[in-house]
Amino acid sequence: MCVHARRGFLYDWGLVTVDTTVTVRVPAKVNLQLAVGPGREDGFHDLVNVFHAVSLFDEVTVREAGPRSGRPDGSTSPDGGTLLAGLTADGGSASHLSRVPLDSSNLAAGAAELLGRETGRGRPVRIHLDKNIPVAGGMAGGSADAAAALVACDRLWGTGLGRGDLLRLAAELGSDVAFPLLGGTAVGRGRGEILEPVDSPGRYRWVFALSPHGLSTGAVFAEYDRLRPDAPAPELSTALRDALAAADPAALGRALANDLQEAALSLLPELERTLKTGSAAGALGALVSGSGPTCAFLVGGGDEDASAVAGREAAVVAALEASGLCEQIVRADGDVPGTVVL
Ligand SMILES: C[C@](O)(CO)[C@H](O)COP(=O)(O)OP(=O)(O)OC[C@H]1O[C@@H](n2ccc(N)nc2=O)[C@H](O)[C@@H]1O
Ligand SMILES: Nc1ncnc2c1ncn2[C@@H]1O[C@H](COP(=O)(O)OP(=O)(O)OP(=O)(O)O)[C@@H](O)[C@H]1O
Repeated sequence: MCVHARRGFLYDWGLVTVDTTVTVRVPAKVNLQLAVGPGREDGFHDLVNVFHAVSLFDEVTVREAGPRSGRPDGSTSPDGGTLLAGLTADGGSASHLSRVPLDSSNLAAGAAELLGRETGRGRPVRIHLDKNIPVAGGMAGGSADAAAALVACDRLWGTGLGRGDLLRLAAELGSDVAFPLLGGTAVGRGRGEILEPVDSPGRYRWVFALSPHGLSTGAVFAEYDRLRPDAPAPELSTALRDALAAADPAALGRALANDLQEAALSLLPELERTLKTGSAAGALGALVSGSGPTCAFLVGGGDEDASAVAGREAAVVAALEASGLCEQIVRADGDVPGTVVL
């Protein structure tokens, strides 16, 4: 977690110095293993979800927007109104940005509302998103922004919640929201929110192929149910766990697995060509990230020679560029830490 706090005087009646602007940097994720069990009664699926945080970051800035009318201290009642005074976004491509909602349906706004409601100490805020994580790309961009907004508002409002409370609120907001608070590499169970760090001493190099299209997470899970009506209970892959513990990139490449991949390919068949292109160019492993459509290629890591990794990376990037299938190609390292206040 990286949080950036600027200090200043709080409005004209106060002499107390407080943070009036806080920026939090938050990473994207790729799923090294996504094992999906049968559908549950609540509409979710039990998962074994190995999250891996990568160096592709959004930055979320929250600013005090002034006191709420009628409450001199600017605080909000637990059931009271919206705290969102404005939301802006920039960064990334225009087509990605156009899919980011700028109203209270934004997950970052939802996080601010939830924290304000839970603590009774919320104040109106303006939120700015600097987006580099692909939107609706299976890299948990909206969830990352929600996690960052929780941390930023906690700092801005001085609510001082501990990690346990933040993780609990994150899990209420979505299945992927808790992980960016931790970062690193962790296995998520339940619907993905019950987290346990995984022993992973290695550092890996990744290439991501971004699609011009988005995929709805719910639609991909529904397609999974259609294709796999008898899904077994999910289990952690021992091959993956051993590869991570040994920091063995070739073994990790072979162990990458995503049960949602077949469903994502069924909804967006061109992804198969993207995966084959990167694999044929020498990637150690290739898979759809989460619910897609971003495709992830492992190009090296561990104690491999840096020039060998760079050569593989260049070959994969060149092949993907030549294919004309991708909107954008980005390179990143993993794992990296979770949210940081800048
Ligand atoms: C595919 C992953 O990105 C892998 O990390 C996550 O499981 C999805 O996490 P998310 O985007 O935070 O998803 P949520 O906002 O919690 O749920 C969106 C929708 O995805 C489906 N969903 C999500 C998580 C889960 N364990 N089972 C599900 O069936 C449900 O239809 C749900 O209505
Ligand atoms: N802060 C946000 N950033 C991006 N999208 C958001 C945000 N808040 C709400 N959304 C909505 O959520 C949808 C999914 O966006 P998101 O980028 O989180 O998808 P994703 O990366 O596929 O998610 P996941 O990997 O967690 O399934 C978007 O299409 C958009 O309408």
